[in-house]
Amino acid sequence: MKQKSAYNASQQRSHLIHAIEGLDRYPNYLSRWDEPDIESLEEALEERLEQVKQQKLNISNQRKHIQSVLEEFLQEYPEWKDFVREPCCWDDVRNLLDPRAVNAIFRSKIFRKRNDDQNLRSNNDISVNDVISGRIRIPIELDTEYLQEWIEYEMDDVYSFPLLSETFCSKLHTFVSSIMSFVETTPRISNFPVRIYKDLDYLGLEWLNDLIFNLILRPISAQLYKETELIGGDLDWRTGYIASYSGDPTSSKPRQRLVPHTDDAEVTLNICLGDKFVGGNLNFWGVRGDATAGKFLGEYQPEIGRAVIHSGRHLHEVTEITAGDRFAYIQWARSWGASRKNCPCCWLNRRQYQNGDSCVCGQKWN
Ligand SMILES: O=C(O)CCC(=O)C(=O)O
Ligand SMILES: [Fe+2]
Repeated sequence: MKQKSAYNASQQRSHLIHAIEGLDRYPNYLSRWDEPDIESLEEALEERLEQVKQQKLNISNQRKHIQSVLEEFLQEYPEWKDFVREPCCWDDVRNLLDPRAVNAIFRSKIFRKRNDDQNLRSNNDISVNDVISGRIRIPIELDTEYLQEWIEYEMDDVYSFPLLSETFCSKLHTFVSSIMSFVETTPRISNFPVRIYKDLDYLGLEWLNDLIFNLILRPISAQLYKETELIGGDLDWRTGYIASYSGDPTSSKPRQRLVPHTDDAEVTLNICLGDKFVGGNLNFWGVRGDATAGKFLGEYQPEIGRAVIHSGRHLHEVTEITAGDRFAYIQWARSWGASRKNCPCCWLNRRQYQNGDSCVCGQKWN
């Protein structure tokens, strides 16, 4: 009798990925499989599907809840209504930026026509909403010479630049903290943990995520990370949230430090929003898959309003906050269009350049 194989798609992730790749490569792939192995695959896929459905449902409930809390919050504190309103003109955008950012962005060719002739709107003019909505399909291009004046090299693939005004930073973290306090002091609505109130898309600030993504992160990444992270492509997905820490952690500021990790992103933007804190520096430990991996490269001390940008593969940590509260605006961005030719593991670890044969999708397996 044929010996039973050790195939176990539920327990071994590599077995599951192996089969998914096989189904894509061969017609009638399962024709040579034994029935128990097919069943193991079927079960593992069903488990995964159940996981997706559960998370989809939970997330949708959470998002609806946050939306209704936000509405209540704005009713109770109408003074925040203006803050969450999408800016309708470039002057509103200038007001939330650091003047050095204004200088680099609005002197760039793409905006110059309007700057030169403030009173004349031509078809070439780009509105704030064009940028926020991503209607301008071609990415905004910022002139290299101005970016060079604006952006400072920190280490390896890490750069920093002044981006948001101090006033705006302070308003942003106060806004998010106020919603969290509102939830904490209103037992009727506090049926989800307060830490879920951090994704700006659901706190009325989707426009801010989009503005920063389309106006800042995409154009800058196109220059800094085109070959290394984007493989010649463009960023096409982002998430933006507030990370909050405290020397004296609470449920709304639960962390005192953040252990070394890489991000689920090709490129990460991190803007320090304050408040006053001691410690909380960013340490960088090299880029996974590159020669620098695991090496301590340096420490970066956050400054209010200043953005730091790095590849998601760059191992980083937030050192212990010993006093005060620390808030950061984080945006993770991906380039699904460009990076997905290889399996995620090869892509992340660059194995295709060194040892392509060892991959389940590689030549040896074929
Ligand atoms: O708070 C920070 O400065 C970094 C946060 C971070 O690395 C993350 O959320 O992935
Ligand atoms: Fe991170």
